[in-house]
Amino acid sequence: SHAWGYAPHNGPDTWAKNFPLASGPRQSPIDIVPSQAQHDPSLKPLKLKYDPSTARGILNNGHSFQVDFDDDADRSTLKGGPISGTYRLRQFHFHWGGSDDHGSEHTVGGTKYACELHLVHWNTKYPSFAEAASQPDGLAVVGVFLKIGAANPRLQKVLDALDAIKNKGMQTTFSNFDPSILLPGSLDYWTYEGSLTTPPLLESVTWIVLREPVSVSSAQMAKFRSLHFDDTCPMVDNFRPPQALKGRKVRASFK
Ligand SMILES: CCN[C@H]1CN(CCOCC)S(=O)(=O)c2sc(S(N)(=O)=O)cc21
Ligand SMILES: [Zn+2]
Repeated sequence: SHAWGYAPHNGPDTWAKNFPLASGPRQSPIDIVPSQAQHDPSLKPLKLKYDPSTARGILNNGHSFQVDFDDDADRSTLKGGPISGTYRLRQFHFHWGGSDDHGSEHTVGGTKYACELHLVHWNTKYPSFAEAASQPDGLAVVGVFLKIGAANPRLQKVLDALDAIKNKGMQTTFSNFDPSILLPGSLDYWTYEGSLTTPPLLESVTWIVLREPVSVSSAQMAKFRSLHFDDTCPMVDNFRPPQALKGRKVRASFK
């Protein structure tokens, strides 16, 4: 079967054909409606502890680009928040639009951001990432919105690496990077039970979406759009639109 993508012939509206989970009960992303989110005082603060020396490489996977981390030990971890136990950082990646007025996967009261960062972690109660990815509490993804404004110097090292991974399958080394520098000042978050936002759309993700966006400039967004899905097609609009809530509750860590 032809590979999935984001074009009219293989994009989000066609995914259910090969990935029936697309119509499942806990799909992501969603539109987060702040007034509908209930403050849960039992939610703990997020504890993110990242060792910059675990950064390994940066890869154009034909859908986005990702920075991969060494997850053979508990050196870059996520704890606290809505999760119990220890989750290890596996990779981070982004989703973005063809213009500055859209591109994020989650939306907030219908508001779209230009870009969204996903930091992917897996539950160490399972023997491997692949095993965790198939479990309802296997993954925890921290989502950060990027809002058009001043240039964000903390993105620069990532953006400067993109020239070396223009096309699908290209990768290069990427070392000594602490992704917590990409986070906003506040770690206030919304959380809900969802899924991967790309095939295989596994319903194994505890989503932790930060309320405060970080900035990105139009010029920096143009850098993201300089990548290619394959040898010709510009990598833009690599986002899945919001999916039905189907009765799920979104909780807020803040009042
Ligand atoms: C392009 C493929 N994207 C996938 C790849 N992985 C899943 C691989 O599962 C097979 C065992 S992943 O766990 O790294 C992951 S996280 C997200 S998202 N956008 O929901 O944060 C998508 C994906
Ligand atoms: Zn993602």
